[in-house]
Amino acid sequence: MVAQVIDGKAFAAKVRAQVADKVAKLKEEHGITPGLAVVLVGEDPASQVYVRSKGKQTVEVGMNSYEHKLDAETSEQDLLALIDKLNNDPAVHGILVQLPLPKHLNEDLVINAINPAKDVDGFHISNVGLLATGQKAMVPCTPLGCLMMLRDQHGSLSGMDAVVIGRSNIVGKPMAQLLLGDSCTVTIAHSRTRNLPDVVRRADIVVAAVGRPEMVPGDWIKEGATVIDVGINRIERDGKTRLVGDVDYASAAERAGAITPVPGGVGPMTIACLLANTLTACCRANGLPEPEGLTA
Ligand SMILES: Nc1nc2c(c(=O)[nH]1)N[C@@H](CN(C=O)c1ccc(C(=O)N[C@@H](CCC(=O)O)C(=O)O)cc1)CN2
Repeated sequence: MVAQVIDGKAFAAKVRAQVADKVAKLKEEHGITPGLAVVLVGEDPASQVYVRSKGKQTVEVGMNSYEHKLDAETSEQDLLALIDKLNNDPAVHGILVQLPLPKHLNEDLVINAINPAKDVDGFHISNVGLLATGQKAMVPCTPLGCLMMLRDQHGSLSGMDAVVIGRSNIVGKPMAQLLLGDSCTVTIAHSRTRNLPDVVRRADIVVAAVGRPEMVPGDWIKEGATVIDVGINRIERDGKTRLVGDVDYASAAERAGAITPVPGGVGPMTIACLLANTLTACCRANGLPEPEGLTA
């Protein structure tokens, strides 16, 4: 079997077009423009690129973008003061603090200072709890993007066997909650999982989110399974820097029914879902119906 390639770039463009359409209606019918504030602390080169893309795409869908770039030495107190200001700014519907933060800042403390209703990353402990208990939450962008692609591929996911490899708070755990919410039978696998190849071979859906280049070989993949590769790993090969996922794409594509590439798979969906979450937060803040098809 040769796998269908799930084009995340094209999918993300469709999501952004849907968001732009709904933002235009919000402005026209209610005079409201959603606003997203992104906070970057320090000069991490990858983070700078992601924050720039977020600002550009926010403006492209018709939303207001507020960028706050702070020194690497910014104190926790100053960062918390900025978050407090954004929490109380009615023009700001979504707040995102780009991760990772410099080592001297306590990530949990900072994230939990964001008003949960504006926490468009879905990382605040209240949103984590709401998602885990099946209540209306802000849902982390990368897992939301994966869920959208899986629903598009299969329609209903009910009863499917899903394995999530990786147990991070940002991807693995929320991904498992979302799949459970769609009535999958879910296994969370990790570095201590026994017989990992056999666990993965049982799965109709494999989500790989471990951050280890090409760790999942094709012979772990059940014939016809859908493979979602969340990994973005920079490696040196043949004297060149290349981006690879957590799945060995070439061998997995020979067995999978469908697979996301790296780059151009899950990655672009992360920012598209951030825009979708900002729109959702804005609708909720104004007591308006949530945008259909853009939430979990
Ligand atoms: N506060 C947050 N911080 C971070 C998040 C997040 O969701 N919230 N996720 C990542 C970084 N990230 C967005 O912030 C992100 C990562 C990757 C991509 C993407 O489109 N990747 C491309 C490849 C890009 C490249 O060449 O490097 C792809 O996969 O095709 C978008 C956003 C950590 N921090």
